Amino acid sequence: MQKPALTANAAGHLLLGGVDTVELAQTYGTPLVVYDVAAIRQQIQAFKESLQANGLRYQVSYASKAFATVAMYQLVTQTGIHTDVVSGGELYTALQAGLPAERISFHGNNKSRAELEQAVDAQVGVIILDNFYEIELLHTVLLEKNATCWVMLRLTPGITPHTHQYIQTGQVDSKFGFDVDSGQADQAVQQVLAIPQMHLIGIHAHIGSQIFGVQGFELLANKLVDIAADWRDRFDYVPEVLNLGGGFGIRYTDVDQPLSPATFIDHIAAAFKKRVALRGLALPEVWLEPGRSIVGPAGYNLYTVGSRKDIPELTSYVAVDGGMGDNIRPALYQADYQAVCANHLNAPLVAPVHLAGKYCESGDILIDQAHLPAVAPGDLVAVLATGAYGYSMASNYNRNPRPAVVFVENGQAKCVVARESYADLTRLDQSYL
Ligand SMILES: Cc1ncc(COP(=O)(O)O)c(C=O)c1O
Ligand SMILES: N[C@@H](CCCC[NH3+])C(=O)O
Repeated sequence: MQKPALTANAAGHLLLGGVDTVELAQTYGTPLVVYDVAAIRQQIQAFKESLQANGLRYQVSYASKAFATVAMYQLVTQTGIHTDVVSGGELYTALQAGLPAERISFHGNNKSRAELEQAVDAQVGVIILDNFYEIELLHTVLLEKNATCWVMLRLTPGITPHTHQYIQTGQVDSKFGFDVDSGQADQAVQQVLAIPQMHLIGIHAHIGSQIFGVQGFELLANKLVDIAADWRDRFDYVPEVLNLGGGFGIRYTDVDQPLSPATFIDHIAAAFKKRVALRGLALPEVWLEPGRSIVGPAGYNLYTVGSRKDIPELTSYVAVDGGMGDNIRPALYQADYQAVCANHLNAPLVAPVHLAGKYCESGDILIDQAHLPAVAPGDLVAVLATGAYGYSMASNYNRNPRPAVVFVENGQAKCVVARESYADLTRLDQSYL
């Protein structure tokens, strides 16, 4: 296992955004979620620049399910990109943060009537229609409100990327979107084109998450262009926007060799240009929806080491003060992570240990083989690349409060989500007596 390239100060403490992580732990407590804001800005910039360099008209829409808080939506607002939301709660948070509604796309395979009303009232940029029930429901809402809106159709393109089964979404057997091969997508486009209250801006597909190859995206680009050409010929309709979703893989451990946004985008752009020329179409506007690749690498979970259990000649468990409540991914997807000792960053590594959480589950193991120095109670461990689907999937299991979240940048730290208190845990409970 290689040591990741991280920076330490003279005391050997891990620095994030120029801030000493030991001081962060002292000030805000642990477990603590820390985001290096410059790293988020850099990734957003990399997506924008590569799309621009390829001469594409484009939109980058941050898939906010990866990490959705007021501060993150404010950062998105600053950078000028769009965002996706997948629930009334994410939409509410984005609007609270001041994100202009026209920069919001509303996704979801079972949006409720109330959520659709909320989206129409807020005048979100686009609602991505996922199924026939939703077409009907949105139509009813628009008629009642005497309103119109922009929509896209989410298609299931029949492309299966190499990733964990739970995070594949583009295969035919999926709960998301209108199936292309069986003709559902054709039926959907005809229905929507016949509804004057809906303006169909384009088509969308998302093949899955944590993808390392370009091939799935090239296939998808070809497929969407083919559908566009087919619909032009059969329905006299040409989508202005082709939205390829997100799914760009990141590095959790040495095993992962992610491609840069530039490499993904160069291949996607080349595929688009070749195919539109072949099918006699104008180059469409291209939208991408990266989530994990924007926030994942920028996030770090800090924990304090507590108990240790050594089983002679077998193995050792080192337990920290968080676990599956702040990072469910190892238990849910068998996801691997890498950790460092944040208060002795450069100390020599010893035999790997199981880095265990504090939750009442045998499966609450954050890292199966954690390569750390000899750690003792009170030491600080940083798990790397926790920024996507960590805090956003956090729970109060075992009635543990969710951690605080801190943004660090240019040597400054700012708490952007307060640590939950015990009082927060019982705030919604009602007495039965
Ligand atoms: C429609 C859609 N767009 C974008 C994303 C973001 O994916 P990722 O975080 O892998 O970039 C997802 C989640 O997989 C999704 O379902
Ligand atoms: N939650 C998943 C990704 C979900 C993608 C949602 N479409 C993960 O942690 O990898």
